[in-house]
Amino acid sequence: MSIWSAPVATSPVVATVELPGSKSITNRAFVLAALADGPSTVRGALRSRDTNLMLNGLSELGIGVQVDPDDETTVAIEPRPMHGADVYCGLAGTVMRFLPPVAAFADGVVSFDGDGQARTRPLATILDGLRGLGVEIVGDRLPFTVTAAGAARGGQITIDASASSQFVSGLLLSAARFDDGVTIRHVGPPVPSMPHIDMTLEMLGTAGVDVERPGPDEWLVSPGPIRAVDWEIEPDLSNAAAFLAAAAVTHGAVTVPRWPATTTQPGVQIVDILAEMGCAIERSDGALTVRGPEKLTGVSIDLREVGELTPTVAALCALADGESVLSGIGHLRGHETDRLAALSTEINRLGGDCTETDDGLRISPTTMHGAVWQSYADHRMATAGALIGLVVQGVTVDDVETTSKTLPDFPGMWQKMIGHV
Ligand SMILES: O=C(O)C1=C[C@@H](OP(=O)(O)O)[C@@H](O)[C@H](O)C1
Ligand SMILES: C=C(OP(=O)(O)O)C(=O)O
Repeated sequence: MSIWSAPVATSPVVATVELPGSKSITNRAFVLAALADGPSTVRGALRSRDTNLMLNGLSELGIGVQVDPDDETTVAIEPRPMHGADVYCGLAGTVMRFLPPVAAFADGVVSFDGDGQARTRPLATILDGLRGLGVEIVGDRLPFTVTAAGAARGGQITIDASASSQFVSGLLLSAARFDDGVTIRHVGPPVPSMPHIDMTLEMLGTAGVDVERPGPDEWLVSPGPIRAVDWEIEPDLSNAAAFLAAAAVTHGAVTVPRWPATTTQPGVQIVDILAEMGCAIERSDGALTVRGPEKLTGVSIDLREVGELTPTVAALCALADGESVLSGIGHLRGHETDRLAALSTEINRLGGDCTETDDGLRISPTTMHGAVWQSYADHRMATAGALIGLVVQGVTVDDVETTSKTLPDFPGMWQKMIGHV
């Protein structure tokens, strides 16, 4: 682990930044390809820790995984009978929640484990859900085992998915393979990150799996094949957020090429948030450009649908004029780290004024100063520290390497963006 001196922008950041593929779309495509009725190719895949862990997990289970030797973002996946395996989840929510239902179709014992911090992330909801579908599971969080014999019964379950939308997405991705299909009913406080469930539904539709919605919190999948698809992955818009925010805080202009015309990625909401904070937005030739104002304004927003953006948005708010209130994000206490505690501790360490509320953060403007910004093994905490460090002298980011969870070379991309290469 190293200490990284966040580069300071000595002039407005003006740059074009190419983003690698979406983590969420890539890992869904890998899972659907592994369960499909024939071989698939995934192009433009994100190759980072979370997506490599997914490929390793599938390969350990027996799935054929072939990376194009000339282009590591092109991955061929061939479904094969699955067997017992050790699956390492790292700190990836998508791996620890999308692969246990896949393991229900292996023949043998599948053992799951992950990083120390991963052992505290919520999992019992999906493991109990799988038990209700006839799958044998020992454990309620990492480490745990799934014991299966190549097939699983399925049926109807009621779960409380208020801690993570990934419980619903994980069950839905494999649902069509269960003998009786799967019906999921959510009962409890609202499910966060609903657009991520819409992403799952859209990708299932592309793979020929229809999901009925008898009610807003109910999903019904009949048994049937998952079709092989050649997937093209969009750039990751949640990762784009930190780079676009660099324009916002430096009165600069950052362009992201290949910005999708329509998307299921909730990260797209960064565009409206930046506009509300005073940025100008332009689209041309398939690219999106954000121009920062003289001074950002504070905002009051409910981020329940797009909690992923919170670290970036909180860093923007710490640098804005006026108070900001971020709400609807109590579930971030179970993300890579307790993000509400981590953000308030680190913003305050730099002289900011951030307090935790029941379901979010309240941030008031102050003059901030340099200090060591801790990352807590959280990729988005590290990029938030870099963002503040662009305009506050003397910020160093501890463990910037943790950004490799979803970006293969964040420090290099960041330096290049501000012209320090
Ligand atoms: O399904 C997905 O790809 C994701 C869903 C969301 O999880 P939560 O619903 O747990 O917030 C999001 O925060 C995460 O980064 C990715
Ligand atoms: C919450 C996140 O990740 P995960 O997929 O590990 O839940 C995230 O990337 O912000």
